[in-house]
Amino acid sequence: MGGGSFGTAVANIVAQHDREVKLWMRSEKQVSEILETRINSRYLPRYELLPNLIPTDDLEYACQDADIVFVAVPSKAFRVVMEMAIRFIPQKAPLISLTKGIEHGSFKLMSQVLKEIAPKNEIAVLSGPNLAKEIAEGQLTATVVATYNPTIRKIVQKLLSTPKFRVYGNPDTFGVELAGALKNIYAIASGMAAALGMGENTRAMIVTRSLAEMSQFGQHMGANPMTFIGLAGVGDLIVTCTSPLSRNFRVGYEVGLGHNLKQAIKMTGETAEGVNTLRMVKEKADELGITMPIVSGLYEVLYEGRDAADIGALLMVGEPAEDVKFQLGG
Ligand SMILES: NC(=O)C1=CN([C@@H]2O[C@H](COP(=O)(O)OP(=O)(O)OC[C@H]3O[C@@H](n4cnc5c(N)ncnc54)[C@H](O)[C@@H]3O)[C@@H](O)[C@H]2O)C=CC1
Ligand SMILES: O=C(CO)COP(=O)(O)O
Repeated sequence: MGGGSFGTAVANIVAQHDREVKLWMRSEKQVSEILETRINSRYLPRYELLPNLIPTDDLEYACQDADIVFVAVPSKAFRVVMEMAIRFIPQKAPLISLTKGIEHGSFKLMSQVLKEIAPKNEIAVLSGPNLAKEIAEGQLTATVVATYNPTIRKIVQKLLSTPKFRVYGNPDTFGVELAGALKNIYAIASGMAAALGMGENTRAMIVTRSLAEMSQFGQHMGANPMTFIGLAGVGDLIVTCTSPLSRNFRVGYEVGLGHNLKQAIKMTGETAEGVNTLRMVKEKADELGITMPIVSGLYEVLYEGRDAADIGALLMVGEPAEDVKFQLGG
């Protein structure tokens, strides 16, 4: 479900196992283009899609015989699309969310949205350092499938594993999914730091303090802090905080160059989940009294007109603090 870059990349990985894969997308034009050229030119212009990958804009046709459903619709449209789709999806089909965002208003992660919409289906998430454009280039890539259910973990591992794509398992669904959503915020901050010409010391400080901040928030919310040192945490943080292929990084970069947020989003032209996630996490942290200096500083820059150049300096103030504060088993 979802014909953007990640939905297309994952559909083509499954297709490598000689399964019939249907890729649902809303644009009829894009469906015709793929049928004709085997290319999704808007999102992955050099990635040839296998013949057993069938694009369609017909929800019923896409869902009715599904053995498993992967959902890569951006978080802002996720619930609406899945509410329409669910009547066609068999109850036996596990639903796997690939979406790294938080629902506005409810602070629900996408697997929690799925649980409400489809209480009888098994649900899992997939998250990790997975830039779709690098997957399309054939770069070696690893990801994490997370669900408490080991059978579903194995099914997804088998279905997605290829010589170029390795799938690890984790029972901490909430931690893996929350890490994937949170890292987008810090990718924006890192993009900004890059545009401002900040040195490697500064950028390493931002990434490392980001990891501390997101893992402490995660632990507070009920995630296993160890999850944050895995691929879905530190792995995804590294890739999105350093690669210009990350849309969140690029939004931050454009803001760092002096564009306002609206212009930066327009220039990026694709989904950058971190922009909305930042607002929701800031609200939640304030509500719960959790100190998150990078979230607060970035919020001031993106939404309150503070100068982007202050983003590094904001980390240099405050009481002397401890470096590592993981509280295992606590
Ligand atoms: N692109 C990447 O490298 C990765 C993306 N993700 C996550 O996957 C999710 C989807 O992202 P991308 O595929 O990158 O997005 P994208 O920006 O490449 O494309 C978005 C897709 O969603 C569709 N869409 C938007 N609103 C819709 C609606 N109301 N109904 C139906 N379709 C709608 C668009 O038509 C487009 O096909 C995001 O949550 C993102 O964080 C996760 C890992 C990697
Ligand atoms: O999540 C991603 C890579 O793991 C993609 O990041 P962006 O959404 O910032 O492009």
